Amino acid sequence: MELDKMDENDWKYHGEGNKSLVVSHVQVSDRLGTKQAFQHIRNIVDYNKNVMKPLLGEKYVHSGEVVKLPLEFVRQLSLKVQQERPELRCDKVMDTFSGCGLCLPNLTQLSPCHFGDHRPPLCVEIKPKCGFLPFSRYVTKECKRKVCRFCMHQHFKLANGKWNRLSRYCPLDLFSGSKQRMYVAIKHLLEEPQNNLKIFKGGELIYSCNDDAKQQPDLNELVQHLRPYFHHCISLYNGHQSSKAIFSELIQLICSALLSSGDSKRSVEPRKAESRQFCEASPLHRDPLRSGSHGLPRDCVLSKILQVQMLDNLDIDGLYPLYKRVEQYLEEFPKERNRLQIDGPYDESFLEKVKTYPSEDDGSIEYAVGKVLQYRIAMTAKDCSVMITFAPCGQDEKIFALAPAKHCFTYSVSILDLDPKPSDSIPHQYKLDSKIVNYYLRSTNTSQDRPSSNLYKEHQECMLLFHPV
Ligand SMILES: O=P(O)(O)O[C@@H]1[C@@H](OP(=O)(O)O)[C@H](OP(=O)(O)O)[C@H](O)[C@H](OP(=O)(O)O)[C@H]1OP(=O)(O)O
Ligand SMILES: Nc1ncnc2c1ncn2[C@@H]1O[C@H](COP(=O)(O)OP(=O)(O)OP(=O)(O)O)[C@@H](O)[C@H]1O
Repeated sequence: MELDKMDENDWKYHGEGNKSLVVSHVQVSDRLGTKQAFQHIRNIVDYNKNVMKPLLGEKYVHSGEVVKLPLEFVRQLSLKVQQERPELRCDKVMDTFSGCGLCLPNLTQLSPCHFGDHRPPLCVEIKPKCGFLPFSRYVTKECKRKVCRFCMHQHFKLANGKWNRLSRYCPLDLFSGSKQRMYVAIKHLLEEPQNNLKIFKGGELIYSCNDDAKQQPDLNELVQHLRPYFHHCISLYNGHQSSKAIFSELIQLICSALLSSGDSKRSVEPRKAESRQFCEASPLHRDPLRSGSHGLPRDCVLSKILQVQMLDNLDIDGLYPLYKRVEQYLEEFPKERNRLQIDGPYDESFLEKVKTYPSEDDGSIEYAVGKVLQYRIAMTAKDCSVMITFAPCGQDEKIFALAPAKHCFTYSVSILDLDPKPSDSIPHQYKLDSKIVNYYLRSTNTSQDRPSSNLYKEHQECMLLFHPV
């Protein structure tokens, strides 16, 4: 031990008696922890590369790589960033002893070859959540077939103080493929971003839910940031009207990116997607717009995410008994855990297992494991985020461009937060699901659904602004 390099942060309180106070060296005692942390990140990378990338598409997923980091660097960094962390996350402490991290491209930026304009790229991050109503025959609570998980969960989150206002966003509108419904869904995300929307400019966060959740984020401030990107709205309209037009342009850009095939190649024929569904709690439910459900273009990012989410075809109600079957089997045969790859490794054979389990429940462990693995993959897709980064470009770059209006933008679409969900989170999911449903039933008995909005009228104005993608 080199005395001049001793650092009090490498030591922690261990215990004390009458005469001695004992401290222990953290690195030594946590050596196993370091190895586990490294394996944990390795698992994330493998899962991204070998499971989520083949399912969601090469172009959307960046698997990243594990990097070793000097402990002193991590320690200094944790002190530096502490003040900027939102209060609601500060109960989590950064692990400064693992000595490793996950290195990813900064998705709020565009690659340098796209820099043809002085204006920094804008990036919109959306966490869309689950975009379909369960269709499993094991679902017993009728309301689960009518009201989506996100909308029901809102009531529970409000009651628990996670948020102070209900979000009017409904994932089923976003995943509908109808530009009108998507427009309204994104508008609702802007009004109440919670943890479902963030906007960055030049890599800096400029719009998200406030740390003080009681305060609504400032849309006027956002519009000031956006003005330089949508000049013609300012010349065509005045004051309030120009702000509305700017938001409308932004929303259309987001819609175009979400419906595009993610790169310059145009997507194939729009198909009628599986999710021609409506949520009864969506503010659009009673509007004439309800009839619009066009399905998602096959290769667009939302279609990819929805297909993976729908691997959950039993719902937690049908999955839980299979999870119990697996648990019981592993109690009897603990060594089977590795062969069945319950919690990895996430190599090619993992995805193979997911694809080749028996199609009918023959009572086998293979069937139960296959469904549990599918469910876990679906959970990842229900909790991932989409990042759309765009920057103005010249007409000559148009081939890569989103051009919903009179502007030309280069863009890229990525999916992030694709961490594997552990199988032991399934009992928690099961309990949470029942709490959410029961709370929703109780709370809406007294307060009924959210008030119907005047959106259709307002939306007819926006509809005039749509252009082909
Ligand atoms: O269960 P949900 O739907 O509440 O999702 C959790 C998210 O809450 P949300 O509803 O999006 O506000 C939750 O989001 P926050 O951290 O609360 O922003 C996490 O993403 C959580 O994932 P993990 O357990 O940290 O891997 C998510 O948990 P998982 O269910 O994906 O494990
Ligand atoms: N590659 C990236 N480029 C730019 N920003 C990123 C990138 N990865 C993550 N972020 C930002 O960091 C935030 C947190 O990352 P991430 O969602 O992966 O964390 P998490 O702890 O897994 O979140 P969750 O609680 O949703 O599970 C993201 O919402 C995004 O704003």
